[in-house]
Amino acid sequence: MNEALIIDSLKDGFIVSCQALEQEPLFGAELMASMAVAAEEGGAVAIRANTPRDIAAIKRKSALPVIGLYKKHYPGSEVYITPTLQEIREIAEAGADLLAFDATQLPRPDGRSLQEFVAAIRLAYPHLRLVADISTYEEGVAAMALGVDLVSTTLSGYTSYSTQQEQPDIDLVSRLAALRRTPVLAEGRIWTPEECIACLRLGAHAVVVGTAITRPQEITKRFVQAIRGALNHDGS
Ligand SMILES: CC(=O)N[C@H](C=O)[C@@H](O)[C@H](O)[C@H](O)COP(=O)(O)O
Repeated sequence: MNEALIIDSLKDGFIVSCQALEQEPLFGAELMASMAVAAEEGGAVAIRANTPRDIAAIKRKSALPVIGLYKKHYPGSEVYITPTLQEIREIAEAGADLLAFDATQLPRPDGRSLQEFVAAIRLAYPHLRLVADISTYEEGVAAMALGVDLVSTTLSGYTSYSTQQEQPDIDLVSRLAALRRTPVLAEGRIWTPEECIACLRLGAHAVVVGTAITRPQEITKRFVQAIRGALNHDGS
């Protein structure tokens, strides 16, 4: 797809995050590629995927644009979503169409400021779109000022200083979208079509759902807990 049109193509769309970490039952690039094909058949407009292997496998099987990221933990740093230029390079070479990275205020493992990091990515990959994963309103505003292409609420609830709640942070989506500056992706703990609709009505450009679709162990747990709770068989 023409790179300039990618952002437009996501408008009001449903994006499926197909991720399984090493310790999860569905870990494996081919499984994630099958997930992506299933999402495509269901009408998703894009896939969000972790690791160069998964991204490359998905690109082989699906025509959808891929928001790539690479989770990696460096000693002494809390930043783990595509933390350095090394991971950026690997996901770009794997075929990611959009590059997602931690855009929080947390110190980066390579000591770069967010501004320096974004500038270095732009220089190296001017044709790729940038997705800033943020955890607060202030971080969203700061990322917009740096000229990223999309801001995603991915990390709300996952930094110590952001809003902690079980529900998706729809308020954050709403406040950032109201700025009408940079398109906003609603992401994180979205489980229902109603939540998606609420986010889109509040101005989100698109919504991203992962666990509720691609982590069957978590989906099963929800059913089991709901049933046990209702029948009062939860051991309490
Ligand atoms: C916080 C973090 O590391 N989020 C990750 C970002 O890529 C993924 O583990 C999430 O599955 C993704 O954001 C979609 O969210 P949810 O699975 O809640 O629908």
